[in-house]
Amino acid sequence: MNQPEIEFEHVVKRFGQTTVIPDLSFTINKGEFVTVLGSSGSGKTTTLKMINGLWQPTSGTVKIGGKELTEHNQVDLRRHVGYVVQQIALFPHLTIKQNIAVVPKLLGWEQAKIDQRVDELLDLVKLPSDQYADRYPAQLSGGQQQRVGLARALAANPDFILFDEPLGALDALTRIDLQKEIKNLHASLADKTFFFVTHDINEALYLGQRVMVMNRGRLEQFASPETIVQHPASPFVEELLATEERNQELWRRLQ
Ligand SMILES: Nc1ncnc2c1ncn2[C@@H]1O[C@H](COP(=O)(O)OP(=O)(O)OP(=O)(O)O)[C@@H](O)[C@H]1O
Repeated sequence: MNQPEIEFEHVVKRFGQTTVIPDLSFTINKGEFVTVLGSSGSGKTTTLKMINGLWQPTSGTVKIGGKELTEHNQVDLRRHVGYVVQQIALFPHLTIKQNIAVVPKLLGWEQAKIDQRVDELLDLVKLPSDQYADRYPAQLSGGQQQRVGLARALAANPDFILFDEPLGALDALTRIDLQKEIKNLHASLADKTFFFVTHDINEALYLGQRVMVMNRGRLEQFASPETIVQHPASPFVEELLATEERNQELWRRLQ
């Protein structure tokens, strides 16, 4: 049965005189993998930051797990939400193991439980503990640092994970590699909700069980990748898909 995990009800967000989100409503169910696609400035990051309480809506309601965001303890909520961003800010003076252990430590876990969890997570993101646990972030490649970021986001076993362009700075091959792993990870972690913001149309269509297309703070379409490709709901979505068709045309011409 569908169980709502993240709900927006007529959410409006203004910065000063500028309305960034005019009226946004949607529901994401527990365990869903939702990708968010849209042009620059369309309000993707603003939406994401209202989910973890970094920003409050100007009006309207955000509910997490059926409870209004304002009723949650904000510090507690943030510790129970995983957050993976493009410029992953690992603590440079802490080892990989210590970086992953930050939130469990804040939550007061016993050391033995933390050690076990770190090993398990390094295994999950394919960075063998014996080789990587005691290194410092500067001794890792960008792709490896993103893997650590992913492990850190999963550390305290959060109900949902927010991704803000996590693969944007990586080369194409590393990016495809990590896309596959994130998809597998979601499939293997029962009931974890992923909310993944990206500029990349292929990434959005490959990863998302449903894709949210945003334009100027509005939802143009929120549907499965198949529906979006077969039945684009607006000229904006058509135009977005056409950019990809132009790429394919270029390839055909070059072959
Ligand atoms: N703190 C702020 N104060 C004023 N305006 C802001 C603030 N944060 C974001 N905005 C504006 O809100 C709009 C939406 O920004 P947002 O970062 O959500 O877009 P985005 O879709 O994530 O864009 P991008 O893909 O480029 O990251 C932009 O026009 C931006 O300039």
